[in-house]
Amino acid sequence: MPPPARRTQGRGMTEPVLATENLTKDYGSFRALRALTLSVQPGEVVGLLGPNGSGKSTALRLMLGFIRPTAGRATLAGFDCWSQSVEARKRVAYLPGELRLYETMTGRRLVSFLARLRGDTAGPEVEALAKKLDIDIDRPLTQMSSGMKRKVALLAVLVPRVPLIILDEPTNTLDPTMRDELLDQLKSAKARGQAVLFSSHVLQEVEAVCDRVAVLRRGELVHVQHMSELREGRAVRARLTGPAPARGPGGTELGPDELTGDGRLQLTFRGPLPVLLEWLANQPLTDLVVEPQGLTPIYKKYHG
Ligand SMILES: Nc1ncnc2c1ncn2[C@@H]1O[C@H](COP(=O)(O)OP(=O)(O)OP(=O)(O)O)[C@@H](O)[C@H]1O
Repeated sequence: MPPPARRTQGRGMTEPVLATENLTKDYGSFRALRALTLSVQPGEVVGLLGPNGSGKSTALRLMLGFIRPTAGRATLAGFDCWSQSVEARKRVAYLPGELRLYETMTGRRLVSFLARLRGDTAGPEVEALAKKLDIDIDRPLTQMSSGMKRKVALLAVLVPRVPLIILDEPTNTLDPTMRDELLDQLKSAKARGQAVLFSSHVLQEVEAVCDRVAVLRRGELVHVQHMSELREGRAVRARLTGPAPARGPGGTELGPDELTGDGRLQLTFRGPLPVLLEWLANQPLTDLVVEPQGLTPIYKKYHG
């Protein structure tokens, strides 16, 4: 088993599990990824967001050493993902977007085969996890539905205690119960100190589980968001029947973006809830939604 992430001498700071520096990939004359600089710390869950073709899979494939960077580099636990790919790959478990499994094996054999490739053995946790994911791992993969195969692949990724788990759109094709189970498993991995990097199109699941989110647009990193900052905020949407309020909650100015002419109000509030509630109680409301501030406005800013 690879050693846990080393501590940087003297400073008490932990070295990143994964670090990319100006990571760039061209396919012919097309630049699919442009100078990506991003790091992931042990125990951190990072989401990679972006529409189809924004470069998410390219970034992940570079980190796994499957393709060679045109410029820049990625390191995993200090090992270069391309030139030291054997060492780097021992420290990562990967769920690809499109599965290519060894169809003649049973789920159990596949999991132990993948563990052996890593110089590891699959322990008793396989049984417990198979039960949670509701799969019969003694069935040959050929006899499984595509959702079941996906779950076997997830099992293979969640069993090894590697420093980093990379998943390319992991909840794709999972039913809602299994999606929640997977998100719980990612939280458990984080609690064990494993880092997780996953790509997704589903903002809610990224909000639910990530510490940080990186937004890609046409191969470029355009925004990095710490989710803790968002969790402090509340999005307020309301409809008013009477005159518009002169000021917002806590006496703040209300701008034209917050108060539209047709009596609709939308604002983000950061502060004690009683202040918001007292202010709302004094408004001529006909409709009201208060919810945690999510990623949607941020995502829409770049991909509206
Ligand atoms: N092998 C390849 N040869 C040429 N172009 C490629 C290759 N792989 C990817 N691309 C292009 O690079 C860009 C980024 O693709 P990538 O698969 O990284 O996007 P993505 O964000 O993962 O998309 P999706 O959400 O659809 O999976 C796209 O324009 C794609 O067409």
